Amino acid sequence: MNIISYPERSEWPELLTRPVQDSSAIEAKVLPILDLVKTKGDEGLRELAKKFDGIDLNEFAFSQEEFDTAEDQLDETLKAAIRQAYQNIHTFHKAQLQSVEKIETMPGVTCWRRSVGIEKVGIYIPGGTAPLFSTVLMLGIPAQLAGCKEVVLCTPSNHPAILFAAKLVGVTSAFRIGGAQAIAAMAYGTESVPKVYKIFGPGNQYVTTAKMLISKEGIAIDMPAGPSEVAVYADDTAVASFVAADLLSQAEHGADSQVLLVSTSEKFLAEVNDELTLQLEQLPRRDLAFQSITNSKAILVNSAYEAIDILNDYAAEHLILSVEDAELVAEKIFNAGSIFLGNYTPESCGDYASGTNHTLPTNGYARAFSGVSVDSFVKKITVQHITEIGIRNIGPTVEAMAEAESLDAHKRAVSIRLKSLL
Ligand SMILES: NC(=O)c1ccc[n+]([C@@H]2O[C@H](COP(=O)([O-])OP(=O)(O)OC[C@H]3O[C@@H](n4cnc5c(N)ncnc54)[C@H](O)[C@@H]3O)[C@@H](O)[C@H]2O)c1
Ligand SMILES: N[C@H](CO)Cc1c[nH]c[nH+]1
Ligand SMILES: [Zn+2]
Repeated sequence: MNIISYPERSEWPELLTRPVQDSSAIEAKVLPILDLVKTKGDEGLRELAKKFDGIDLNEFAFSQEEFDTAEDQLDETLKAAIRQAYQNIHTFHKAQLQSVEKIETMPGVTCWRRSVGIEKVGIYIPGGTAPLFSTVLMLGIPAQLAGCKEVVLCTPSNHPAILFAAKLVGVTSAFRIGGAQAIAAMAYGTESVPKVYKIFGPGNQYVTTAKMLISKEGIAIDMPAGPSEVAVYADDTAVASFVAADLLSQAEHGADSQVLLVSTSEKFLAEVNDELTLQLEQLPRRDLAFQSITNSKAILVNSAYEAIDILNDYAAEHLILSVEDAELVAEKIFNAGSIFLGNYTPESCGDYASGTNHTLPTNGYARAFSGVSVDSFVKKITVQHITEIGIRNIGPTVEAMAEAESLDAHKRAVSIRLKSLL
């Protein structure tokens, strides 16, 4: 990693940018894909599966037989691990369900809010470079808890663990479709794939761009979740080999992933660099991880204040605080997708099984977006009931405001009722 010593504040913006992607070039590739699926439906999907995934498909839906055999194809240890992860993620997300409370804002005027699961949702499960079956749990469990009636899954991978997890979370249909074409299929609907109202899930640049484009056509999306990233803030209490392992855990997602290390200790940064070289050698995905580590930076800072400032500026998807009093430091962080405290909280645990969601805002979007939660799968519908006493109480307020806005019909809707009560 390139170690940068005590950068001036004016240098931060350039230092903290993610690898820049030419978004117009990617859009130019994605737009024809969206168009092909929109105009040719399943036939378009077949062409694209051949072109980008090298497969000839007649049917896109995974069959009942594929679901049934998936369970037999997995070993017991992995099935037990997936079930354990399911339990933890379910427990954490269940606590997010909100109870309905009626609020009387003034006598006779009662307002409340109902949470209603979005009827039809689509979940994209990445599978180009790795079959991310953990993402099935991360999206399927909150959808299940929210009470979504139709959960459509698309993935380019036919890994049995994806189907096993899909069955656990109760998806209603699952298709072997990847990339931008999967997003288009769920957005527009095809002969095989149902159209949904909101699309969730991370993916590569084509998937993310497709989500951004279809969101302009009235289909909701969770957030732009692009290449995974992690920032680590470490002091002398951190363990260099642990920190190197954490950095590599996100670097191995893809060459476009970026990791960031911030420390007040020059010695520690050098130790991590040595560890990175050692550990990289042992990774099967060392080429991807190497490229992403080469794009990444280690920043030597003067103080904890400077470190916290930099981290808030960067707004990492994942932030590991391997420092003394990590919980206190965490309170000073206001831009991050998910925070991991201390030496024994590797980010991998959040990726798979501790309970929190791993679908998180990347590329600085953590400044304004949250990660996926049960809330992402529900709409909040407000309800109100005003009694005769209530309309007497609130009526004059509304009449005065409507008159001042010159909206006479609004005023009359109240006045007509008040008169009826005279
Ligand atoms: N932010 C998060 O929460 C989060 C979580 C998990 C994974 N991720 C990220 O998801 C990404 C997964 O990417 P992936 O590539 O492994 O899988 P993917 O499933 O996102 O994409 C694979 C698909 O891309 C399409 N494709 C490939 N080359 C193409 C081309 N030249 N033109 C058009 N389409 C093409 C193919 O149809 C293929 O099926 C990684 O970048 C990873 O970091 C992010
Ligand atoms: N780190 C990814 C989210 O940014 C999620 C993931 C899935 N599997 C492993 N990791
Ligand atoms: Zn990961």
